[in-house]
Amino acid sequence: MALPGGADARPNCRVEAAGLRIDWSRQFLDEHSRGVLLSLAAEAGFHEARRKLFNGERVNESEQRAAMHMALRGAGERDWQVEGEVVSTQVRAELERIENFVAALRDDDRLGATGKPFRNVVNIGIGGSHLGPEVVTQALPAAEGAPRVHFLSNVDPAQYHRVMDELDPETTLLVVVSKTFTSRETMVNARRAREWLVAALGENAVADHFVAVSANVRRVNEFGIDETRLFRFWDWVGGRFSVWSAAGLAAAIHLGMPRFREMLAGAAAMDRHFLEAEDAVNAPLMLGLLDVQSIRAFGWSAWAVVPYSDRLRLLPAYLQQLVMESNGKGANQRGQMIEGQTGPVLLGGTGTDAQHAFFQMLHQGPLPVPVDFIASACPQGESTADWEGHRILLSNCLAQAEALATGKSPEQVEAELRQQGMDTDTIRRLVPQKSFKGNRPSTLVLMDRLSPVRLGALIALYEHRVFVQALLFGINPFDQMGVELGKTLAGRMESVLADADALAEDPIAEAAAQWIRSHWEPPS
Ligand SMILES: O=P(O)(O)OC[C@H]1O[C@](O)(CO)[C@@H](O)[C@@H]1O
Repeated sequence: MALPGGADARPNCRVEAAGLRIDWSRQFLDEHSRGVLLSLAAEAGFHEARRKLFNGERVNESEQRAAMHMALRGAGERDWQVEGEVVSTQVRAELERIENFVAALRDDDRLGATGKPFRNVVNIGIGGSHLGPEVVTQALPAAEGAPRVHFLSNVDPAQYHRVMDELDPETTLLVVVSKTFTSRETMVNARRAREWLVAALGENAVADHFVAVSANVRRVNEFGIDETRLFRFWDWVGGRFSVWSAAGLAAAIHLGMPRFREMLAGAAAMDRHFLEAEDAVNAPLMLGLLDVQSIRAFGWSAWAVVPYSDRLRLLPAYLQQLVMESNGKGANQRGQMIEGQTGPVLLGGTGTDAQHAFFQMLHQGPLPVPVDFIASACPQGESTADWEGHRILLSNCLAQAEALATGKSPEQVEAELRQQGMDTDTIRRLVPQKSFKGNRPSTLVLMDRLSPVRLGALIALYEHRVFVQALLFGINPFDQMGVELGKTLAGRMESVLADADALAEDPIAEAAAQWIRSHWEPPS
C-alpha cells in the first residue's frame, strides 16, 4: 500500500488531543484497513477492557491488582475507585503532603541537621523510580530557587562518585524511591549514601536528610525512616506508571508544586481523550492499533521515537521501559505462548543528533522502522538565535518525515547522475545505492511548546497506547516477570564473586568469575 500523497487527503488521521496535534497521515492506513483494525479492537474487547482499567478493576491479573495511575492525576476531578474503594481522598492527601514538603524546602523551612538549607536533592531509585522523575526534570526548567536535583540509579560505583562526590552532606537531601524497597541497586546506594551522611554529620542527621517514597512501609521503617518522612504510593501504581505519584517527588521539587500539578492535569486531559473520543479519532487507540499492524501484518519489529528536543533526550529511555517492560512478553494472559513479536523494540535519540547516527538505516535499511517524530512549535528560549536554531530543528524534523515517506526514485537518481556526466557502468552500480524506497511510515506529534501540561499529556498518550498494544496481543502490560530471573542469579553471583570457594552453577559464568577474580588487584 502506498502512503497517501497529502495530509489533507486523510483528515481522519489527525487529531488535537489534550493540546497535542497527533498526525498519523503517514501511516499505512486507508478506510478499509482502519475498519479492520477497529474491528480487531472490538473483538479484543477494547471498550470493556478500557472500562475495567478506568474503573480500577484487577486488570493486572497475574499480580491481582488494578493499574490505576489515572487516579493519581485526576484526583481533583472525581472520586476514582480501586476495586470498589474510593482512593482519591488518600491521593489528594498525599499530594498535599508533597506540596507542603516542597514548599518547606523552597522557603527554607525545612533545614539540614546543621541548620543549612537544602541546595541539592538526590533521587536514589531505579527503573520507574528513576526514569519518570528524571525525564520530567530534564524536560522542564527548574522553579526559581529550587534545589538542584540529581539521580543515583545504577549500582556502578562510578555513578555514585559522579553524583555524590561533588555534594556537601550538610546541604543534601536524600530521597530513596522504591515501590518495593527491595531493589538491590537502590538499597546498596541508599546505604552507601547513609554512611556518607553519617560519617560527616553523625547518626542523628539521618532523620533530617533522608526521606523515602514507597509502597512498602515495613521495609522503609526497617531502613530507619519513620512514617513522617515516608511518602506513600500504592500497590495499584505500577513502577513505570508512577511518576504521577510521590515517586515523582524529585520532579515536584524541581518544578514546584503548581507546575507538577499542571503536568498531572495534562495527563488527565489525555485520559479524558482516551476515554471519550470516538474510536477512529482516538489517538492512543489508533496509534496502538497501527503499532500492532506494523508488527503483525508487516513484520516490522522495531519502532523509533525521535524527539526534536534536547530537553526530551531521556524520553526514549523512559519509553523503552514503558513499552518493552510492559509488552516484551512471550505468553498471553491465558498462559499460551505467543507466536512472533509482541511489543516493538524501541530505539530512539534526539533529532538532529539521531539523523547522524541511526537514520541511515531508517531511510535505506531493508525493513521499515516506523518513527514517531515529536516537536514543539516554540523554542524554550526567546532570543533571535533561539528562534533561528529552533526553525532549523523543526525544518529537519519535517524534512526527515517527508524524506522517509516520499523517498527518491531510481529514475530520479539516474537522471541526476547522467547530468553529472557519469558513465553507464558507474550509474548502474550507484542508482540502487543512492535511491530511497520511501513509503516509510511515521507519526508526527506536535505541541505549541514543551510545558508541564503538554509533557503530562505526551507521557499519558504513550501509556494508553501501550495498553492498546497489550490488549491486541492478549498480554498483561502491568507485570514484569521477565526481570526476576536475572535478579535472582545476580544475587547468587554476588557470593560467587565474593568467595572463591562458591562455584557458579554455569561453567561459562564460573570461568568468567575466575578470570575476573584473577584480575583483581588493588588500585595503584
Ligand atoms: O521501585 P522499585 O520497587 O525499586 O522497582 C524499580 C523498578 O524495578 C522493576 O520492578 C523491574 O525493572 C521496575 O518495574 C521498577 O520500576
